[in-house]
Amino acid sequence: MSAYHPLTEQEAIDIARSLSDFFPQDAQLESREIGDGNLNLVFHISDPASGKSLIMKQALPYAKVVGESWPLTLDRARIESEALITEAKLAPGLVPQVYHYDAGLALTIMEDLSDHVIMRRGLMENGRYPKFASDISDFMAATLFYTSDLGLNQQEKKRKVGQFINPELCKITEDLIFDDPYADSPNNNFEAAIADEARALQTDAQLHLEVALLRQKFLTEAQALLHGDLHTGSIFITPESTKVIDPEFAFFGPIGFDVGAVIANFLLNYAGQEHWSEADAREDYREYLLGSIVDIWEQFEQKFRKHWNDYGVDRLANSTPGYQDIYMKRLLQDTIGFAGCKMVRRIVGLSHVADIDKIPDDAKREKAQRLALGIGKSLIKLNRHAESIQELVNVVRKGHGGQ
Ligand SMILES: Nc1ncnc2c1ncn2[C@@H]1O[C@H](COP(=O)(O)OP(=O)(O)O)[C@@H](O)[C@H]1O
Ligand SMILES: CSC[C@H]1O[C@H](OP(=O)(O)O)[C@H](O)[C@@H]1O
Repeated sequence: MSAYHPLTEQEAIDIARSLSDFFPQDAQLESREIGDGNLNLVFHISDPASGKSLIMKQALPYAKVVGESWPLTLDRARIESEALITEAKLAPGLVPQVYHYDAGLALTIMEDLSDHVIMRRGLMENGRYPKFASDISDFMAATLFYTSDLGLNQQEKKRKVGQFINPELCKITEDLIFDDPYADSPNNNFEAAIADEARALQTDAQLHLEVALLRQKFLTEAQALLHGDLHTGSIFITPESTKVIDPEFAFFGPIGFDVGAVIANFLLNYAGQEHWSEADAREDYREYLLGSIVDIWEQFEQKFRKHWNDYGVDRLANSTPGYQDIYMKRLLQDTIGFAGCKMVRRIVGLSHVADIDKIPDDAKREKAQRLALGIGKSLIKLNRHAESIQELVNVVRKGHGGQ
């Protein structure tokens, strides 16, 4: 096992050469560090002559976005590679193939997906992805059902809970999503123009109660193996293909946290559509985003129920009339609540999204931020009362004057 140190581009080439048979012996390899995320190094290694390439992702011992003052476990690289391998078995074709994992270097070597685009970028360019709702619902229904007590032997599940204990990464979520945005925290990051909204978040008692209840679920409900950070920056996409990357936040948590993450990031893009000058184009794309959200939820629910009906392992859960309907309604409610939390954190918390931050016009950016916050807060307040996904759609439409 190699001793840990952050790799240089040249060292990444040397490691790539040592992988038996991947590149031709005499290949003239090129190496580029392309990491644009908050946490890790990512090297793209290619052989222009053969057209072959791979990705090396290496954890740093701190959070890159903040610096060495925020130490972070290297074990997240193990969690990520083991989660990718688990997901590949349950949802074949929907994650990059892992070629090799080096525990000493906290390094995962995997399939290069550069022929795809990061979905956040795709949505910012108003791309449409006809297979996405089907693919992401396949991914979520399979990975979440077959790692839950409904679809996995319960002794085996408890062993897997141990495998995916991920306290430091969970702590980031507990603080950045469920705590900081509702307090006067030094981690927060918002524009002066919306300081009134940020302050209001700190004193909204109804909101605090709902967030505390959602946080409690995140802390205690080991329902299934989550991806844990399923935003549109963790999804590579083309019109024909979907690949989910970056599960370093994986742990056993509440299912709605993953489904809510996807929906929240569609809604953040929805709010970010403010930058479009032509109202017709903007509203047309917003309808596409809302329609996709409904498709994602409905297909997820239908597929999750089918896995359950066909392969459920829990006698009581399988045979008790009414149990499945109550379970699915709670999943919907959790999804809506977590989606709201994930929207709020991206406007006032430490880490933002380009869909909104990159809007160049100050007034339009402020409008988008206020819209996202308004929708986020309404979803959090709706969560325990929701009966159908249509109520989420109604909240969103109402959020910008029912246009
Ligand atoms: N398998 C891959 N194929 C191609 N590019 C990748 C791959 N994995 C990551 N990347 C690139 O590296 C960037 C950061 O990767 P990510 O896993 O999101 O890192 P972080 O955990 O630091 O957020 C992605 O936005 C993408 O551009
Ligand atoms: C200090 S980490 C902030 C933020 O970054 C992670 O996202 P990513 O690794 O995809 O860039 C995660 O969402 C964390 O909450």
